[in-house]
Formats: sequence, C-alpha cells, structure tokens
Amino acid sequence: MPTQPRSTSKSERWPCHICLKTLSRKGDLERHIRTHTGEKPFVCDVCDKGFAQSSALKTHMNCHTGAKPHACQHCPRVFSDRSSCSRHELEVHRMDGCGYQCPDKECKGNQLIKRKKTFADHLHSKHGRKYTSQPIENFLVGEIKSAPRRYSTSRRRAVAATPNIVKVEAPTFDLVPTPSSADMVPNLRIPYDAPSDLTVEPYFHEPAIDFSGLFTLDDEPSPGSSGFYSSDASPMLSATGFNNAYLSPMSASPYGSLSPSPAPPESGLSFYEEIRQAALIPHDPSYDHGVPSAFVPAMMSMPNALLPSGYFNAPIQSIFSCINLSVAKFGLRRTLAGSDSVPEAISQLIKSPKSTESVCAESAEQYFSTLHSLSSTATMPSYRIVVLPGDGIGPEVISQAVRVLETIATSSPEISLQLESHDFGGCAIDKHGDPLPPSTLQACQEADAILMGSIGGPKWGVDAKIRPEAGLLKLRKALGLYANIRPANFASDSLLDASPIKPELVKGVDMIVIRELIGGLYFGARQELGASAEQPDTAWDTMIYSISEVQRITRVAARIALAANPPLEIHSIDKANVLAASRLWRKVVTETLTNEFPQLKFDHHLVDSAAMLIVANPRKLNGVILTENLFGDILSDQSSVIPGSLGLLPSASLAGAPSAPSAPDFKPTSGIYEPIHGSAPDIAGQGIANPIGTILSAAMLLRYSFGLEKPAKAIEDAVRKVLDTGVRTKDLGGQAGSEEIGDLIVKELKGLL
Ligand SMILES: NC(=O)c1ccc[n+]([C@@H]2O[C@H](COP(=O)([O-])OP(=O)(O)OC[C@H]3O[C@@H](n4cnc5c(N)ncnc54)[C@H](O)[C@@H]3O)[C@@H](O)[C@H]2O)c1
Ligand SMILES: CC(C)[C@H](C(=O)O)[C@@H](O)C(=O)O
Repeated sequence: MPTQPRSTSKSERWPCHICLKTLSRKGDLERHIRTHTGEKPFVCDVCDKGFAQSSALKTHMNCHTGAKPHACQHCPRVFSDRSSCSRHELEVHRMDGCGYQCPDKECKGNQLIKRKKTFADHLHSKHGRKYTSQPIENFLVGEIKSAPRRYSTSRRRAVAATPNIVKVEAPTFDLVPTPSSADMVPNLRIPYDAPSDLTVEPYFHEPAIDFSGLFTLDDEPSPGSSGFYSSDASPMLSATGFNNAYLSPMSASPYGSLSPSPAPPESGLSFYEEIRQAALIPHDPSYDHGVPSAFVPAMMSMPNALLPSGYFNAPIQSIFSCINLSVAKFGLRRTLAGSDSVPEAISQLIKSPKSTESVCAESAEQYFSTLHSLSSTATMPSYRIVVLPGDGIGPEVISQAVRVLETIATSSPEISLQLESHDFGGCAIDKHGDPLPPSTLQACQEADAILMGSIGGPKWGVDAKIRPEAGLLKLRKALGLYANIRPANFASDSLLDASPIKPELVKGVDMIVIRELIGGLYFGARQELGASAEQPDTAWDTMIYSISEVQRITRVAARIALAANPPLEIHSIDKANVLAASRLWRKVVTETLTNEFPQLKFDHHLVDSAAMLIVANPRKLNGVILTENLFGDILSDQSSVIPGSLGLLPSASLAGAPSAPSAPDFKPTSGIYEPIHGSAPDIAGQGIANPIGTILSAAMLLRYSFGLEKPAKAIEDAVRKVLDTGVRTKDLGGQAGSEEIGDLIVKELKGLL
C-alpha cells in the first residue's frame, strides 16, 4: 500500500504576508516581519498601536471588540473583523499560485489571471464568452499550498504534499446535464463577511463527502494516507473492484486529486504508467502516490480498453466528476450522506456493458436523477434559524412570524427548519447583565439565518449604563452585516386608504432603502458628556466613511437595482453641501456606478430635500435609495408613513447583495431579518401590535438566506389576501389583535402551499 509523500519541510506553514517568504517557525516569522515593519510589527487595525508579538496584539484587540479577534489561518496576522481577515487570506495566501487561465492557448501568452472577475471580463471582452462556474468553463489553475492551521499536523502535511499545480479542463463535462439550484441542496454557507466575489469552495468544508456506510469496506486505508484522504470513499471504489482508492476531500473540489493505488495491471504496465502514457503527461515522481485531477479528463476520454480491465471506466469516472461538480457547486454532502440509493445507482452503472461517451452522459443523468429524488426525500436540507424575540412587542410579533415559518415547515416536506430562541436586548441585560450574551452571539454566528423582533425600552433608557441598542450594534458589526435592505411599498393596494398621504400621491410607490449599517456616526469615535476633564461640557460623535465602505454598499445597491427588470434607478442620499464624509460618499458612489455599472441610472439628493420628497412626492424616489447609516435609519422610518404604519415594513441585514433565488449559482447567506420598528413600549403587552412587518421579514429570510422563493412568495400572497379582506390591527385603524392576524395569515398560507 503506498503512502502519501510527506511534506519535505514544515516551511510551508509560516509565509510572510509581505514578501511571501516562508519560515519554519512562528517566532522566526515574527522576527522576519520586523525586518519589513520595524520593532512593533503587529499593529492593531482599530487604534494603530503596535506590538512585538501577535499574541500581545490579540489580547489588546479583545479590549476593542470584546471578542476574540480574527486570526489569519496561514500567518500570525490578526484582524478586528472577519471580513478584513478573509480578504487578507484570500488575497495574500489563497490566491498565491492560483489563477484562471484562458482556454485560448494563443491568447496573450496565456497568462494566469488571478481574480475570477477579471478572468470573466477577459473571457467576455476578448472571446465573447460568458464565464460560468460549470467545469467546462472552469479554468482554475494552481493549488492552495498551505492548509488552515486548525487542521491536524498530519493533515497539514498531507496538504503540503499534494502536487502544486493541477489543472482542470474537463471536455467531457458538457455531457453532464446541468443541475439547477432548485434540484440541489445548497448547504455551503457563505461567511457573513466574505468578500462579495469570494467563491466558497468545499475544500475548506471537510468532510466534503461522507460515504460512510454506503459500501462494505474491503480493505483498510493505510495509516500513512489516512491523515488527509478520506477512507470513507474507499469502499465506494472497492465496490468497483478497485482496491484502496480514495476520494479525498480535495477531490470534492474542482482541483482535487483522485488517488487510486495500483492494481495488478493486465497490460504489464503499472496503472499510473498506463494513465500517463494514455494522457501523454510526462512522468513526475511526485505523482507516484496520487493521480492529480489533471489526469481525470484524460481518463474520462480514454476507451476502457486502455484502462486496467474492468477496474476503472468512463461511467464510473463520470460519476466521480459529477460528484466533484455537485459538491463543488452545491455542497451535496447532506444529500449523499446516509442514502442507500446511490450505491444502487452506481452498481447498476458498473454493470453496464457500454463503455462509450454516451454511457458517461447516461451515468450522469442517472446520477443526477438519483440525487434529485434523494434531495426531496432522504436528506432534506435543514436550516437553523436563531430567533431573537427581544423586548416590548418583540415577542408578540415574533410569535406570529414563528407560526408562519412552522406552517411552511409542516406543509413543505422538503423544507426542515430548526428554530431556537435566544436572549437578546433588554431581557438579556436583566438575565445576564449583557444585551448580547456570548452564547447568543455564538448561536447567531453559527445560524443559517436570524429572525429578530425588537429590542429596547424605557427600562434600559438612554441614561442606563448598559443599553440593549449597544447589543444590536455589536451583533451587526460582529456579523459584518453592512447592507440593510428595507423595502417600502404596499403589501396590498387595499392599504392605500391607510396612508396619511393622499392615495393619488402614494399609489405605485415602490422604494427599497439600502442603508449602510456598520459605519458612519454609529461606529465613529465619540466622547460622552463628562468623559473628558479637558472638555467637561462637550460631547461628540464622528461620521467616518472610507472609500471601500462606500464602494461595497454601492455595489449592493447596484446589484439589487440590476436584479429588477427593467433595472431600478438609484437615488443616492447625502449631505454633501455640508459634510466631508458625504462628499466622499457622493464621489465614490458616482465613480463606482459610472465605472462598474454604466447601464444604471442614478442621481444624488441632499437628505433634507429627500425627506421632503418622501412625503410630498414619494414616487419620485421609486427605485433604490442608497444612503449612509443614520440617514437610512431616519428615512426608512419616514417611508413607513407611506403604507400607513411602521408595523408593516420588513428588513434584511446582510453581508453583501443577496443572490437571486433562481440563479443556478445561488449562494445561501446568513443575515438578520427584523421589522423596521422598535419595541413600541406604548402598546407592549396588549396583544395589539401589527405582526406583518415581522412576518414579511420571515419571507425575506426564506428568499435571501435559503433561496426558497416559493414559500417566501406564498407568505407575501397570504399577507396580501388577509389585508385585502379589510381586517386591520389598531395602528391601521382596525380592531384585530396580533394573534388574529397571525391566524388569518396562517390559514391563507396553508391554502397556498
Ligand atoms: N431594531 C430594533 O430593535 C429597534 C428599532 C427601532 C427602535 N428600537 C428601540 O425601541 C424602543 C422604542 O422606540 P420608539 O418608541 O422610538 O419606536 P418604535 O418603533 O418602537 O415605536 C414608534 C411608534 O410606532 C408604533 N409601532 C411600532 N411598531 C408597531 C407595530 N408593530 N404595531 C403597531 N404599532 C407599532 C409604536 O406604538 C409607537 O407609537 C427604543 O428603545 C428604541 O431604541 C429598536
Ligand atoms: C435600535 C437602534 C440601534 C436601531 C438603529 O438605529 O439602527 C433601530 O433604530 C433600527 O432602525 O433598527
């Protein structure tokens, strides 16, 4: 039994983020970094203070963030927020040596293009081709050399020992029917603060495929290779008569490797020799213990006769390719695990007497249809939703939204929702002395989505030492939720009469406020009254925006505008006639939209005049209203006047633009979903709060976080139908209580599902 070659040195483990030189020990690296940066190379990204050791910086950063800072997986750098950390990892470490290569060999020396977007632009502008992430279009070249530090030593060695350059070009993949995201079960969650162009690859989501229990294990994998390669796949290959072959977690990604061990060859050549010769790939001793996936397309295109007889054939290979594709694209771990139909499908394919390309296509079809049936029965996706009822009317409105979600889960066997409630806000101060207890924060970080009621109230008013609102700001910041999406429209036209503005002015109003949520005055430096001996009579806040903060929220607004057909107009709101931060805002919005989204129309308004327009002529602002944190808070509450009540409007807070649920590459994303209103202490406890804003937030959650368009639309339709009957809560001039509205919506919903 061959073993994986061991890493020749540990030096892969400590690359310098500045010059990329690798050092064998962390201490050496710290000393080395000082040659670039001086005596205190570890600089806090919040206050710029320098430290000699990264551990000292970590302890220091804890004081700013109240939480563990985010440590780079590959070097000793630490960051106060996760998005900077993942951007650093992506740009400095992960992309090193990786890139996209143009399929046209003549093209500009066929250079390596580092970023997917640049590559897509290149394909489009130079070759008139659209980039898709299907493997036929997957030109990713290169390998990530260092494994995350959280991996075990043996695993890290095994990663380091994998071939450095592998290439995926799979001409036979076009025989594979393209699965749609609706057919597949997405379970790869994009981190909250992932850069918007980051593709999460299952390489980092071990185990990518768990085949445990699917086959009888004929032969144990060798201890030398089990550190990295998944023994679970071995039985699968054993079932094909091919002993001791491992489908590694890596091979679940498009640039993975398949590592079969040699079987007695009939031709007299070793298995690898056969493959090499057939694929005309020069012998490379480093490949002796693994067949990198560069060989896979070659194997796939080879007639069976060239392969060790009966052991390895095109249909089987095509199944692996399909698995790779599926896992890479949709994260099918849950779909595959525990199924017993997959082995059946595979054994049928093995017995198939055919061996031509048509069999590949056929196998792929069978494979996908098996997966399809499994995805709706054996292994339905299970989403974890953290519910934060909060204070005041929060629990009252949340209980109705939870009923709605439970109705969806009960009526749709293919959807499984796990809801769990956690303390947050004023009630958490009372119980734990902290509005965001660590257990709540952790649950939120791990959740697939968060549904929130509202927090705050006079009990923990503005003079209180610990305020619930601070917990909400900390949660938004910790999750990197910089994009707050607040649609303001009529959930039903029957609400036109509820508006205090004349119906002819508000009919057809449809605006989406996109509010920057973790910057500006809310998060700038401030001084409380009495906090400074030098300025005993002064308090101040600062509005700070950086170019990148404005760029990213502008891109979210643009993507949301582009998702509509025709695209929506963008109205950027600022106070550029007075504020420096607003002048930066206006400049960056203009540049970003002009350079990156030339097809979109946009204009600028001063916030004072925009506030006037929202009540005087709101249709003028139809489309996307793009604005900074404080202006967005105020304008979105003001926009609720249009449909008649603060209780009607939902919101989503995300770490980027949401994917379109119908997109084949839909990316699930977490986020906080909450009505835009507060805890309404004046009506709390009376059972009269309007739950519609919260129920519509639950619809946004299903759509944006899970791509479940059908149930999301069903909730919106149920709300409209109930409103159409004329039943109203007190805020809209009616008599119905929160629970009655909930009953009616649930009843309508059952009829729609
Ligand atoms: N995201 C949040 O949790 C959030 C948002 C805003 C305010 N707050 C907090 O809420 C507390 C109260 O703030 P406020 O009174 O200024 O604003 P509020 O939004 O709680 O209430 C404003 C008015 O709207 C009414 N209202 C709000 N929601 C309603 C609903 N669903 N049905 C019927 N009527 C509704 C209230 O009765 C009140 O008259 C404060 O502590 C504030 O910080 C929290
Ligand atoms: C409670 C408060 C911190 C919050 C905000 O200002 O963002 C609220 O007004 C909101 O709109 O969600």
